[in-house]
Amino acid sequence: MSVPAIVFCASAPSGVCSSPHYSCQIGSSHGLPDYELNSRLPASSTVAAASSVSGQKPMLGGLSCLFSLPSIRYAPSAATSSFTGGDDLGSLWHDRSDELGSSLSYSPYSSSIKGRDLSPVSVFQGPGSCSGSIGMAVSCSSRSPPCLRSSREWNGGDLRVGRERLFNGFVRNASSCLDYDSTSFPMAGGGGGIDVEEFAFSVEEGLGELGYEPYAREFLSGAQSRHKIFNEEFVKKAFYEAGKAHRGQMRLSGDPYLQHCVETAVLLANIGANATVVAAGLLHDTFDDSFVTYDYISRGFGADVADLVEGVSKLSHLSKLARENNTASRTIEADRLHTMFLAMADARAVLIKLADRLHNMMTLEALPMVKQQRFAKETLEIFAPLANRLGISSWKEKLENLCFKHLYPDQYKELSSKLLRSFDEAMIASAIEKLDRALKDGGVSYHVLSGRHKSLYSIYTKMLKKKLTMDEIHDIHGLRLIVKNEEDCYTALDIVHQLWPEVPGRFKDYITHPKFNGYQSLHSVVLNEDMLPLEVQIRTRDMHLQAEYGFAAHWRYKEGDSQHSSFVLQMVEWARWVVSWQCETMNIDRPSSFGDADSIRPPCPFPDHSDDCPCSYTKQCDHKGPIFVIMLENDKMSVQEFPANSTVKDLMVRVGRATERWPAYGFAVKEDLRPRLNHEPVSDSTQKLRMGDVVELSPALPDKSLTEYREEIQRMYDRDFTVSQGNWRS
Ligand SMILES: Nc1nc2c(ncn2[C@@H]2O[C@H](COP(=O)(O)OP(=O)(O)OP(=O)(O)O)[C@@H](O)[C@H]2O)c(=O)[nH]1
Ligand SMILES: Nc1ncnc2c1ncn2[C@@H]1O[C@H](COP(=O)(O)OP(=O)(O)OP(=O)(O)O)[C@@H](O)[C@H]1O
Repeated sequence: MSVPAIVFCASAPSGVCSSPHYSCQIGSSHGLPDYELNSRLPASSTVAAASSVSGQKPMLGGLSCLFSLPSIRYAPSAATSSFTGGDDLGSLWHDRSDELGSSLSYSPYSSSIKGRDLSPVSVFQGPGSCSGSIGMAVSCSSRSPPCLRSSREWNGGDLRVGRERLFNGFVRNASSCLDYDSTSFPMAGGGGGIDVEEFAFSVEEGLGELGYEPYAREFLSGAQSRHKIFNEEFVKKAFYEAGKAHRGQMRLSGDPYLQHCVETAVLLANIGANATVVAAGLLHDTFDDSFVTYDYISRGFGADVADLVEGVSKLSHLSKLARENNTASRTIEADRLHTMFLAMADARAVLIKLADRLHNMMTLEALPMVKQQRFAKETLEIFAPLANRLGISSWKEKLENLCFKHLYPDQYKELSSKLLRSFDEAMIASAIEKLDRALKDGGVSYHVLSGRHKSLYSIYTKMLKKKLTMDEIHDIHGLRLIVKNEEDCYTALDIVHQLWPEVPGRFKDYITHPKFNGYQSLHSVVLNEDMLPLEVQIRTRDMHLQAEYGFAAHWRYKEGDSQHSSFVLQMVEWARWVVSWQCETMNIDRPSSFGDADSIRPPCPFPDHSDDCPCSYTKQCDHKGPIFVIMLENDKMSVQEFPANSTVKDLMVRVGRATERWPAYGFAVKEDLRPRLNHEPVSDSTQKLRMGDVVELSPALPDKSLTEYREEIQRMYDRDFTVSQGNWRS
């Protein structure tokens, strides 16, 4: 059966999400979520160690069978039975992800999955040059982010061919009637655009194909009731494709896998992501968990969606590597990983990965305790900081609170029971209303008046850091007012102090005396009617932009002492800018806010950053480094930093492998003996390294063993020589 044609709404607005969405409700902000429990396990693939070691040139044949060096191999095929097990069963190379459930268990009707390509996916395919792939309108221009690349430039051809081959071998003729022949989608017209005329997709028909999956219709209508974007044809089509790709796959909890895809997409929709991102969210696991190919998605949904799905896949693989190696527990490497994740993928792919992780964290309970902890640790070290860097504070808080719950359950329980009594959402709402009225009466107009209560984890870390009790934290409830000019800041402050009494000693005038990083704002702590402290921050729009996107950006303030290179700053600011323009409601996910949130966005509308924009950090595409590279040596992973334009040889020199043996055999030796770059044996030592590359090294032999091996080989050689001489003589 071929895939039905699709109609894409010509007018389907990208990124439409009209109603402001206050998604950060009591449960999430409190850190007292009421989450459903489920989980999944990802596919497995195997890592086989192959071995050999180099010695003297003539001996290589003998050596390769004597010693063993790790070199990753892929199981040529994997039947359904190999999909069971924990995430650790997933191959080091393949477990895409979040993998909260590394076992995809298949229901009896999962006839569609007969086998599976266990090839490494895109993260191991070498990147190409910097060519922006953010959004449709952005290419490698002066406005492009420092290190974005089109995934089409990654030499991923082999993988795709491999997948297609496998697919052809198994699925096309399989009884499931699934057909992922890429020709069954009409080619997207005009260089990746979509030829609207050619597609005619009926969701009824699509659901008909999923008909025997009774939950599909329910999931779709559930998503539609939560966000209108799920009524768009493009998104419905993605839903249908995701359903088809994951047909029969279940999570550990027993829930259909499709549910995870839908929940991931709903999270994205709720922060105002557009149809492209939501569709990619629905499809985010299809490359890794089914026979769906890049080309297939590209033809059906455009290269933009396919690139995003591929980007998520890359991030998943790196995350898996980092998790297994506990890499991010080392501060420097964690910092490099944050930078690398943002630099190697479109910021929207990071967004999807974050949504994927957030839903997996919400459903962590189905995993064994030890895995819960491992995921929570990695999430706290990598993903929450990424959400922070991207400025998605509601996700950051949810992720942190969930990690807190799993990593420090006792402290979590204690603090959350105390906070249950003190969190007061209604108090914030009524304070906002009261101040709004008073400002109007006082003739002060403003851009935005918002409120938040501090998250559980943020309170916990502040107590630890500043050695305070909970009662000594004064900003558990806070208001922020953004006014038109500096004078209004002081007028508004007077109004605040007329409404509520000041807590002595808590007023700070960072306008007259800015912080060393340029941060400006007025801060005051007041006591409300119930004598609860309320922190009020008052600033102008420019001060706010500086505090969100500029040198004094909140993410930097939160990261504390980290010294960021200008490259990191540029990259993060670019990513935040992309996300803030792509996600319409992201900045409105406060329990309550008044005013016009659009007015406090970065001033230039995406993607046209003006050169003189004070928030523009990204001026050029071909940044001068640094580059972060994953190095795998003796099964250990590290994240190495190199200057721009470094080569494989530079890496070998750094790790002490560029001995005289190296130039001797160059790279003309057996493939198994060469270092591998993105899984391919390196044949040219001057090959440039790029952000996110993965370099595998065969282990160096300890000197002593090397001497022994050489002696052994020499003996073998002498013996052979004697025998052959003898034979010859005889
Ligand atoms: N974006 C940004 N926000 C800041 C910065 N410094 C302070 N803030 C905000 O201002 C709040 C209070 O900062 P301060 O008044 O300096 O307070 P403090 O001395 O750190 O101690 P507390 O009042 O106990 O929080 C913080 O919780 C932040 O929300 C900064 O450099 N950048
Ligand atoms: N008084 C406030 N009113 C509104 N939003 C605030 C207020 N204070 C902080 N925020 C925002 O709330 C979010 C969460 O901040 P969080 O409470 O974790 O840290 P913080 O209060 O800014 O810093 P710290 O914990 O060091 O005091 C951030 O986006 C921050 O900008």
